[in-house]
Amino acid sequence: MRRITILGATGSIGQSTLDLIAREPDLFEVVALTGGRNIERLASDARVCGAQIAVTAHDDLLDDLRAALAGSGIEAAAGAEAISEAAARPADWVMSAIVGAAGLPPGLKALEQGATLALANKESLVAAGPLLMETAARHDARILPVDSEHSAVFQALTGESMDAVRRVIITASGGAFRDWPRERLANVTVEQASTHPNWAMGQRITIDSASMFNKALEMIEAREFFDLVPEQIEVLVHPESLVHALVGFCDGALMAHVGPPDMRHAIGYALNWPERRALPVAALDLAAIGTLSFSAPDAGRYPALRLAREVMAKRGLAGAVFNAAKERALDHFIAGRIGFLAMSDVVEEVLTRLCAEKGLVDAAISLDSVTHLDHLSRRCADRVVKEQDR
Ligand SMILES: NC(=O)C1=CN([C@@H]2O[C@H](COP(=O)(O)OP(=O)(O)OC[C@H]3O[C@@H](n4cnc5c(N)ncnc54)[C@H](OP(=O)(O)O)[C@@H]3O)[C@@H](O)[C@H]2O)C=CC1
Ligand SMILES: CC(=O)[C@@H](O)[C@H](O)COP(=O)(O)O
Ligand SMILES: [Mn+2]
Repeated sequence: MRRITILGATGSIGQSTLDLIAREPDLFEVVALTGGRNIERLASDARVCGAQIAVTAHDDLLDDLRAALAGSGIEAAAGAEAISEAAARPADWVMSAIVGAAGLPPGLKALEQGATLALANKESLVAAGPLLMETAARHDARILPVDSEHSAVFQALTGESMDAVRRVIITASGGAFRDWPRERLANVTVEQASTHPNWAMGQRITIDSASMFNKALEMIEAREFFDLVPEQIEVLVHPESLVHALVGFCDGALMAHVGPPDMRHAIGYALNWPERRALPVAALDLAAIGTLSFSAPDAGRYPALRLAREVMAKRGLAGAVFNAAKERALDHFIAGRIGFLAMSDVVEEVLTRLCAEKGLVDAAISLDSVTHLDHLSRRCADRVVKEQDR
């Protein structure tokens, strides 16, 4: 039996992971499930899969969680510390599917106890890639990509030497507004931005997809996962979301990964790795699909991609600033305080201000320095939004 923990079990990735585990209950033993506000789902899933412990991120919901688990014998706990403690419990495979930088501390704990970390939480890699990689190496642990594009690259690289890799191309659907003229984007609503043309995902990544911040994060994620130089990383707009990524080799070959837009493929690949096993994912009928389309991203339309390149050039803690500023700008957009296009303005301004402060983003990467920069960046983003209001 493999011992499994799912961080962010109540979300889109967490639920798909539970779906796969439920299909082969004899193979897996669930150690811990963590969630946020959705106590009903957390408790009911913990009961169904027989978890040892269920943890909510919110202290004020502990009594509700205890009540929902009454009589089950499943432990209940609450708070960020408790999530990290759950991640530190011995497990063979830990799904990192919390949304946002809150996924970093428990991800590190999972690696420190030697677990394989299946990483959907791209924000932690953007904010602290070298720290995660170095922690994995120190504890002889492994990080497997779950983000669809990075799983695709990982699969295309199987058996290949990195010396032969010339380019990595990640595809972008173009998001909710890909067919809208830019003039209309200033006034889009949160509801409009929260619908993805191809993928069913949590609200935050769906909006990031519409603004291309998701792809910007993924460029940095690719650099960290595969140790690439920024010039090797390309973005290609592909509205069908069927080709997830391509790897270009020195002999001119391009190896593409093609599959339906169903995250159970990438999750299942990480769950079964290094084997391939059957998954409940539809087979593609390419003859019926007929045509696949590709185009270059419009640089003027998507400032997020330019900002990602600037962040990669700066290195150090610039990724932590970028991610935190983006998270806070997104909070402000969702709360109706700024418009859709203002998100990239806020992120750019925060980057400009904090990167200008001598030594700030050049400090050594540790959990403390990343957490410090994360807080500074969020406060700076709040100030920038306030100034724009005046
Ligand atoms: N969805 C997808 O297809 C893909 C997602 N990803 C990445 O995977 C991660 C999860 O995405 P997704 O599943 O869509 O997101 P969801 O919003 O659907 O789920 C997020 C999960 O995190 C929990 N959570 C929210 N805030 C906190 C917090 N502060 N501390 C601890 N837990 C918290 C939520 O709890 P609750 O809901 O109970 O409040 C929920 O369990 C993200 O990093 C995303 O970028 C990557 C590729 C594809
Ligand atoms: C499923 C997945 O990996 C998402 O990150 C997806 O890539 C989002 O689609 P976009 O290409 O629109 O950002
Ligand atoms: Mn992706």
